[in-house]
Amino acid sequence: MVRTRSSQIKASIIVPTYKENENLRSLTKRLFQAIASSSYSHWVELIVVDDNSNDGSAETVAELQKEGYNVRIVVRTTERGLSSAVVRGFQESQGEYLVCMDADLQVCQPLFFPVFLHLKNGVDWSQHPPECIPALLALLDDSSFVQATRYHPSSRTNENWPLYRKIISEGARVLARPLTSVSDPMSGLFGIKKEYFLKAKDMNPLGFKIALDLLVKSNIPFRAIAEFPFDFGVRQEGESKLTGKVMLRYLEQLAELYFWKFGYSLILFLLVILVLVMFLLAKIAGFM
Ligand SMILES: Nc1nc2c(ncn2[C@@H]2O[C@H](COP(=O)(O)OP(=O)(O)O[C@H]3O[C@H](CO)[C@@H](O)[C@H](O)[C@@H]3O)[C@@H](O)[C@H]2O)c(=O)[nH]1
Ligand SMILES: [Mg+2]
Repeated sequence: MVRTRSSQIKASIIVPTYKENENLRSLTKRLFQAIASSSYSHWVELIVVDDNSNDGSAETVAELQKEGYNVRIVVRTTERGLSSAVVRGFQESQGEYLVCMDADLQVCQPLFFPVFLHLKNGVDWSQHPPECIPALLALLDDSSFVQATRYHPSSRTNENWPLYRKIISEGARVLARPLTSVSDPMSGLFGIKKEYFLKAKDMNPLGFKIALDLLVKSNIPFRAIAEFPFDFGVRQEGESKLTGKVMLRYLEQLAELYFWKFGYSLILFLLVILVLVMFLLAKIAGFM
């Protein structure tokens, strides 16, 4: 187990949580075990940002602290939401490298680095494995943003991930295409250098897609972005919080980002083109 020298934190791992108590112990142990053998062994802190789950998460973190893990929990009682929780964690962080990761331990398999597989029931699908964090941190040495992607030719998605989730994910990705050329801005596993987080202007963290917000608003040059292939599994314990409301929030977020990036004139121009195309189609179809 790793005892971190908290005065010298280099990387902060931020985990937003809502009712994830059953995953916290395993997540913390696996993370610190993974970094123990890396060059970051004494320089990592784990910050859990919990939205008042009241499920024993705070107690679990207190126990883990007693055991010597450099983990702390921020419990929010007046705010709710994945993205704003991540922003809060970033604000609380001491590290120069910031990583965001889900608590439910999804599969991640770095391409150019040793592959770590957590074997469960003999199947080589684990979840966002903390084992890939050292590789992700290593990529941040030479990049300003590292995005874990499910859409690299070498990435795989677990066959148990429901078809409707695949369709939603693909649709969400297409809609974000004009905003960023990153292949999977939807992924909840990414790293950013703190200086770029601090540069991000007008952050309005709605819903789930905090990486997309940061990619658009921090003005990171494309060449400073690295992609990190990973295999996407199903969650280990508990339930997904991706609801219809979260999807609506995403559309709201997209509208805000489109306006932010392109301004009203381009949106107006596209609307005019759309009306013209519809007019033309109606004419061809003989309605006019
Ligand atoms: N603090 C806080 N945390 C939250 C909230 N809602 C969800 N979380 C936490 O955010 C993480 C992701 O939530 P899931 O419920 O596991 O989401 P998902 O459906 O698996 O979607 C995730 O994976 C997608 C694909 O990579 C991502 O697109 C999405 O952003 C998210 O990371 C989990 O650690 C969960 O506890 C909230 O309102 N508040
Ligand atoms: Mg999940």
